[in-house]
Amino acid sequence: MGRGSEDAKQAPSELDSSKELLKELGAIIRSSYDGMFITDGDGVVLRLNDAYERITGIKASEIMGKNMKCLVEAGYFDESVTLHVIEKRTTITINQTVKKDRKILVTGTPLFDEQGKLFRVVTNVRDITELVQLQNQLLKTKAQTLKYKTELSHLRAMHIQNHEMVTRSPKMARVIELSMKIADVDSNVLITGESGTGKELIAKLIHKHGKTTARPFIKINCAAIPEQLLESELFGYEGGAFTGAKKEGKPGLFELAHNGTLFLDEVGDLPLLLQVKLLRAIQEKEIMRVGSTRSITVNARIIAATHRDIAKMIQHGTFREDLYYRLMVVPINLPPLRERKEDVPLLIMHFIEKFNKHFGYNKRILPEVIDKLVEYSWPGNVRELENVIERMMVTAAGEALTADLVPETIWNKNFLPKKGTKLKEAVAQTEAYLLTECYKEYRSWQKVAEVLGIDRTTVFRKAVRYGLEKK
Ligand SMILES: Nc1ncnc2c1ncn2[C@@H]1O[C@H](COP(=O)(O)OP(=O)(O)OP(=O)(O)O)[C@@H](O)[C@H]1O
Repeated sequence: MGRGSEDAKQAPSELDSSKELLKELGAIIRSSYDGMFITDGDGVVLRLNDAYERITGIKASEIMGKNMKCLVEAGYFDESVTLHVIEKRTTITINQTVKKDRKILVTGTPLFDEQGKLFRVVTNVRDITELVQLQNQLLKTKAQTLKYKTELSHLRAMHIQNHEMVTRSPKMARVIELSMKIADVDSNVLITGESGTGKELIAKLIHKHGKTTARPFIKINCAAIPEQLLESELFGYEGGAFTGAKKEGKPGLFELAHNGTLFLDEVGDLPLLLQVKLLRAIQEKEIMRVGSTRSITVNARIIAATHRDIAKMIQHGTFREDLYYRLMVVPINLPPLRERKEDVPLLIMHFIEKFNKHFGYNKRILPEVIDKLVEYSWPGNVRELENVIERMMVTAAGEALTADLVPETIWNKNFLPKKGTKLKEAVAQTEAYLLTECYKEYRSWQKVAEVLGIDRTTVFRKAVRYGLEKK
């Protein structure tokens, strides 16, 4: 009896707190900035807030108590997330467009009772029109930035073509663009390509457009210096390190290139012993002068170049694989001139202008001569072309560079000196012809020397004399 009256006393307060809770919930739903929309388990609309009306433009009075299926059929919605949730019994999010152009993000969540029966679907609606607009704007801006970047690097490349490197070849344009891109970082670069293709020019370009441009650009031709001297040239020596050494010692090129660029030309010709030392210098950023036990810190960007097939040299054990990977962080390959014939006329005009200025001439070339020069395969690449143009210009009697000035080796596959040529000149022409033809086949002066049965230094000297190799 006493207990019954206690229950009766408690009942109104539980009811009160439930009422209080309901009021609170109603206030929360009403005040939500996101739209809220609630149906029962069959999709009958029970409740929606002001934000929902604002976002969708649909009034509560139009849809209250109606089933979502009927509302879709009546054209209020083209798709109903509530119906998807009822079907799939899981939370679902979709994007919708309302009021013609308002983008909304709609998320429906199922609520289950204790028996697992679906009894409510709560839908949250967020107006994301501004967000989508911002996202589109961002995408547009990104695309525009990319376009400007591409245009800028193209313009830079064009500027370089006009001022330093002459080319209209797409392959070379890509090489120049890559060189510009990597100019600012200090990664090592390995430039490969046949002799005379412009490897040194590219190395200078990278240096010139990089952060170290005011710093030294030090070049060493690993093939041109005798092996015994190469080590002291590269790493320097202490006073009295060997007979003939300067008393005060001498810094090596590595030291001189500190904070700048060290250009190792013909790196494929570096003896194995020096490859080890070079690897150590690159890895540890330290060198030791010949005859010294003291380490010196050096910080130089290495740009190496070679016309040799280093991968083959690694197979034959004449080039260290670890050094190769240290050098070719950025590999750049220059195509031979015969693979970019479109550059030949441009280069011809460039060199004619250069030598006209240099010699104070006013010479010009006939179009049919340009055609003939384009046909030729240029085994010595741009350097050979430059030498041929110079030779034609200095030997031309008048102002026109005519067909008879084109060297016989270019005209004629079965070359023979012309009748009446002085013997000395005929010998020179024959030598130049043999060297050119042989080099075209083997692409190595060492091999040419073997095939022609003379020593390497003689071949090299003759190649320089005939403009097939640089001095
Ligand atoms: N695209 C170019 N425009 C103008 N001049 C060029 C171009 N390419 C090469 N040259 C000129 O051709 C000559 C040879 O170029 P460079 O010395 O850079 O070639 P290389 O590949 O380093 O040769 P090697 O392998 O024999 O050392 C140079 O006089 C250079 O100025």
